Amino acid sequence: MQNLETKNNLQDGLQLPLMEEFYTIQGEGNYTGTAAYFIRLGGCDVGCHWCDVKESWDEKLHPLTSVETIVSNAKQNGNLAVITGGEPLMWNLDKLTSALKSEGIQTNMETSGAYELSGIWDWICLSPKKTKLPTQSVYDAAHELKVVIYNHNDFKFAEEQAANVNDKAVLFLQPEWSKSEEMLPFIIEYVKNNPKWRISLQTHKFLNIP
Ligand SMILES: C[S@@+](CC[C@H](N)C(=O)[O-])C[C@H]1O[C@@H](n2cnc3c(N)ncnc32)[C@H](O)[C@@H]1O
Ligand SMILES: Nc1nc2[nH]cc(C(=O)O)c2c(=O)[nH]1
Ligand code: SF4
Ligand SMILES: [Mg+2]
Repeated sequence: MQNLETKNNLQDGLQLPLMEEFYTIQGEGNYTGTAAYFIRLGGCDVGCHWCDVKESWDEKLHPLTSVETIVSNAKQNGNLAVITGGEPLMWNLDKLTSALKSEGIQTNMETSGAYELSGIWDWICLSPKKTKLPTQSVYDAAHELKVVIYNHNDFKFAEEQAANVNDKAVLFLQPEWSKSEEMLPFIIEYVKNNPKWRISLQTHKFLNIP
């Protein structure tokens, strides 16, 4: 069982379950091609059957790490951090993001939006999931909506989500990796017929980088 101090530190966002950190190129969405330091937090209960980081789901497997340590690592690697997971909004991200920003590091996040928003963000990429829909706080704050297309029903889901998000958000359709070959022709036609959408590919997987 967690002791009281650990529980309080988590609640206050002074420590976070850290799965991995790596300096790479943002592969997806609006910032594709941009150097970014990825901070992947453990823990997710959204349960996407096609999730490409299932090892992140069990928060207990990932050591609680102080914000101080995470930020001092980030400082040595460029000027843009992407907080991802797992589902990062399971945690209080106020301390992490304010510490990153006070070091002059841009704060971007990848989230399903399934939990209330915390943190101070330069860019929020919302990738909503049917199994646990986003909270209003994240629909309102999202800069980017990135819907994963696994099958034909997902186009309808994408339109429903676009109607919920604020109207400044940039809209992306991203093929689920294992279905890319099958679904891309339909995604291409869809975007040609509905040009408010753009295509996002997981380019890091083609580049063979993390
Ligand atoms: C692993 S998730 C972590 C952040 C957060 N839990 C979320 O889902 O947005 C990062 C991004 O990868 C996408 N993703 C995960 N598995 C994928 C797959 N098999 N194919 C395409 N995109 C995938 C998610 O939709 C999300 O946009
Ligand atoms: N290069 C690279 N770009 C990414 N964009 C979103 C990712 C994620 O897993 O959140 C990701 C990732 O894991 N690697
Ligand atoms: S919400 Fe994100 S981390 Fe969680 S299962 Fe879905 S894709 Fe994976
Ligand atoms: Mg990934």
